[in-house]
Amino acid sequence: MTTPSIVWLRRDLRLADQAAFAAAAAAGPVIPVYVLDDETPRHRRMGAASRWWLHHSLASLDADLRARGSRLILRRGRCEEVLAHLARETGATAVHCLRHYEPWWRNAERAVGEVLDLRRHDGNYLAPPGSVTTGSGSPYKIYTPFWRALEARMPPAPPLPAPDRLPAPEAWPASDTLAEWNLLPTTPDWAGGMRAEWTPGEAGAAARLEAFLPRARVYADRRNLPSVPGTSRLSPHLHFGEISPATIWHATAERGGTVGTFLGELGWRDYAQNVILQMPDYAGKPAREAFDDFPWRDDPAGLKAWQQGLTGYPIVDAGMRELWTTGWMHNRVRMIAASFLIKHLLIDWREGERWFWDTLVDADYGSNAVNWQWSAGTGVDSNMFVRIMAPLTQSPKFDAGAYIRQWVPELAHLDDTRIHDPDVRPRGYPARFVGHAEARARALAAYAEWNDRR
Ligand SMILES: Cc1cc2nc3c(=O)[nH]c(=O)nc-3n(C[C@H](O)[C@H](O)[C@H](O)COP(=O)(O)OP(=O)(O)OC[C@H]3O[C@@H](n4cnc5c(N)ncnc54)[C@H](O)[C@@H]3O)c2cc1C
Repeated sequence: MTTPSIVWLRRDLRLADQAAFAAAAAAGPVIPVYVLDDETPRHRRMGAASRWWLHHSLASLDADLRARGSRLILRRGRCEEVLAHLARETGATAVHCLRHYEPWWRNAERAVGEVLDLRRHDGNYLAPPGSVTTGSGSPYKIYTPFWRALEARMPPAPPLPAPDRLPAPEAWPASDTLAEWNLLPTTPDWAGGMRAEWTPGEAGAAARLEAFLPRARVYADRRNLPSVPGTSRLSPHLHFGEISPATIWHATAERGGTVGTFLGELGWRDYAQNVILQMPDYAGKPAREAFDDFPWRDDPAGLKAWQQGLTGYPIVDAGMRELWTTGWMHNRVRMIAASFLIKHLLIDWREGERWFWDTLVDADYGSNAVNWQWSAGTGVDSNMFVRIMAPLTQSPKFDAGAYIRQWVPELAHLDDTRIHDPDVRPRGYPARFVGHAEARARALAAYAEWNDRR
C-alpha cells in the first residue's frame, strides 16, 4: 500500500474545491487532521464565538468525511511538533495544506516546512494574496486599484467537486474527542442565539449561498439596510473556509445584473489578506504611525456601555446586542458602532477590534483589523478621522426602525418617527451616554490638538 499523506486543516474546513484534499487523494491514502494550536509564536487565540463555531464546523466536517470512508483526527499542541509526531506514527511522507496569511500561520507553515515535506496550495481567496501587484511588481496598498487589477484576472478557476470517497490509511491514528477540547460555553451557555441563527459546516454554507442567490441581483440596493435580509451572511462560512470564494463567484456571476457590487465585497476580503501580508501587525499598530500618540481616552464605563448595547443610541445598541446574541452584525451597523466607539467615546480602536475578535463568529484577523483601521482613519486605506458618522442621521437614512425593534425591545412600541431618537426614554432604556454635538466637538478638538503637535 502507498504511504499516506496528511491533510493539515485550519480555516479550510470543506471538501469541495479544497486543493489540499484533491492533491493528497490523488497520491494515495489521506489522514485529515485539525491541530488546535494555541502555542505557535504570535498566535492569536481564537475568540469565544469562533471557538463555538469551530466545534460545530469540525463536527460537521467529520460527519462529511465519514460518509466518504474517512474521518477527522484531532490533536492539540504546536503544529510542527504534532504533525511531525503524527507523520512518524503513520508513516506519512507529505503534508498538504492551503496557505494562510495570519502571521502565526505563516510562522507555523515555516516551522512545519522545516521538518516535513509541506505542499502548500491556494484556494481560500480569489487570487493568492501577494500575487496581485502593480506594474512595477509591488503589492497594492489601496483597495480601488487593487480591486481593478484583481477583477481583471477574474473569473477564478471553476471550483473542484467534493471527492466521492477518500482513500483511508491501513490503520487510523488516535484522535482527541471534540468534547475534551471544551470549545463550547457551559456556565453560562450563551450560545442559544448562535444556534438559532447559524448552521456551521459545508452544508450550512451551501444553504446560505442558495438562499442568497435569488437576492444577489438586488444586493446593491439592499446591502445597507439592516432591517431587510440584503446581504449573504456568508462571512463566518468564508472565514472558516467552509465554502470557497471561487464557488461563490461562479454561482453569483452567472446571475448577472448588479452582482458586481457583491463581488467587489469579496474583493475587500482578498484585499485585507494582502494588507496583513505586507503589515503583519496590522491589528495592533496604526498604519499611520503618527496615531501612536493620539490622545485616546481611558473610559471603562463608556467601553462597557458600548459592549453591552447601553449607549442610549438605538442603532448602536441594536448592533451591539445583535452581535452579542448571534455573533454577527450588519456591515452598515458595524461601521456606525465602530465610529461611535472611536469618535463619540474617543476610545482606542484596538479596544473595539479585540471585542469584535472575541464576539464575532466571522472574526477574521485581516478583515477585522483592516475595517477597524479604516473606521479609525489610521489605516493605509481609510476614512478620514474627521469624518464622524452621525448615528441619529444614519438610522433613519438606512431605515433601521424594524432592526431596532428586533434588538432593543425597550423601544419596540415606538413608531418609525420616534424610534431612531426617542425624546422620552422608555423605562429601562438609558439616556445618551454622551450628546452627539458634544462628542463631535470633543473628537474634533482632540484631533486638532494632536495634529498641531505633530
Ligand atoms: C469594524 C468592522 C469590523 C469588521 N470585522 C470583520 C471580520 O472580523 N470578519 C469579516 O469577515 N468581516 C468583517 N467586517 C466586514 C463586514 O462587515 C462583514 O464581512 C460583513 O458584514 C459580513 O456579512 P455578509 O457575509 O452578509 O457580507 P456580504 O455583504 O454578503 O459580503 C460577502 C462577503 O464579502 C466579504 N466582505 C464584505 N464586506 C467586507 C469588508 N468590508 N471587508 C472584508 N470583507 C468583506 C465577507 O467575506 C462577506 O461574507 C468588519 C467590518 C467593520 C466595519
